[in-house]
Amino acid sequence: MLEIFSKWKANLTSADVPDQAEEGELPQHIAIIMDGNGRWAKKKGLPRIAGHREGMKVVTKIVRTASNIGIEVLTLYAFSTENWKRPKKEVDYLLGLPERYLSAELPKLIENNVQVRLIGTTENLPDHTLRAVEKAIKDTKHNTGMILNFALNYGSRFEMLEAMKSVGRKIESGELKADFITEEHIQTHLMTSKLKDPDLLIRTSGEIRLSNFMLWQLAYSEFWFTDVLWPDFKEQDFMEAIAVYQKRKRRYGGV
Ligand SMILES: CCc1cc(N2CCCCCC2)n2ncc(-c3ccc(F)cc3)c2n1
Repeated sequence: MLEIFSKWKANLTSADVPDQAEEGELPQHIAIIMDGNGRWAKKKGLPRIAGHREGMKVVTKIVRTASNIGIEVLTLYAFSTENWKRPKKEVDYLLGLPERYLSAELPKLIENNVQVRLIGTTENLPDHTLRAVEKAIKDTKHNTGMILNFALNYGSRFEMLEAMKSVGRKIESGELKADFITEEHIQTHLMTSKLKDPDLLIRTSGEIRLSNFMLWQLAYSEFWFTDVLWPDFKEQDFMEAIAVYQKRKRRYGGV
């Protein structure tokens, strides 16, 4: 896969990508907090939903790039449990985006052997959203390429609380003893139980916080923050984040 990355890099001028771009291992799992869509719209004097619409086009580009260079898992924070507090009109628009994205992209995802997955709670999600996502999960479940994991109606504290309740029930039933609980017991009860933890977290728009996203899973991840607003995020920005990750890994690899 690295040669794909090298070929991609070869097409750019040396000024485009730091020359350490092809050394060091690729991150296997990249998670992205796709922030700045409302601000992008406001800057252009457009309604917030115009930022979300533009942001979805960037999802298409970054998914394709990640799949092409061999990223194993790409997790995208699409809708948090906190997003329900937004105006109803905006929430309704947001919850229409999965079907809008999938109706355009699912055939290409299937063609590229991408497997669609979801983390989050299906509670309160409208049927039309659920139907679209469940179809994509079903239609791609046998694909063996990149895992495209959407965090939809997801909140990390809710996820961890549910995991702890499950472990607590096993203690109550006598299946588990509290003193023998390991990190693995918790991990296997999280929504991400079948995924490796993210190697790299990218957050756009200049915010430096996790916003209740994968708090357990990001314990040892590299973080890369950029002021670029998600709708302005380019393939180049994505590759720069990966190149910086590789440089960090190469340095730590030498320790
Ligand atoms: C449910 C809110 C939402 C918002 C959203 N935005 C708006 C906010 C962030 C920027 C990207 C565009 N996207 N983009 C793709 C999806 C999507 C989700 C699940 C799925 F299976 C397929 C696609 C999406 N979902």
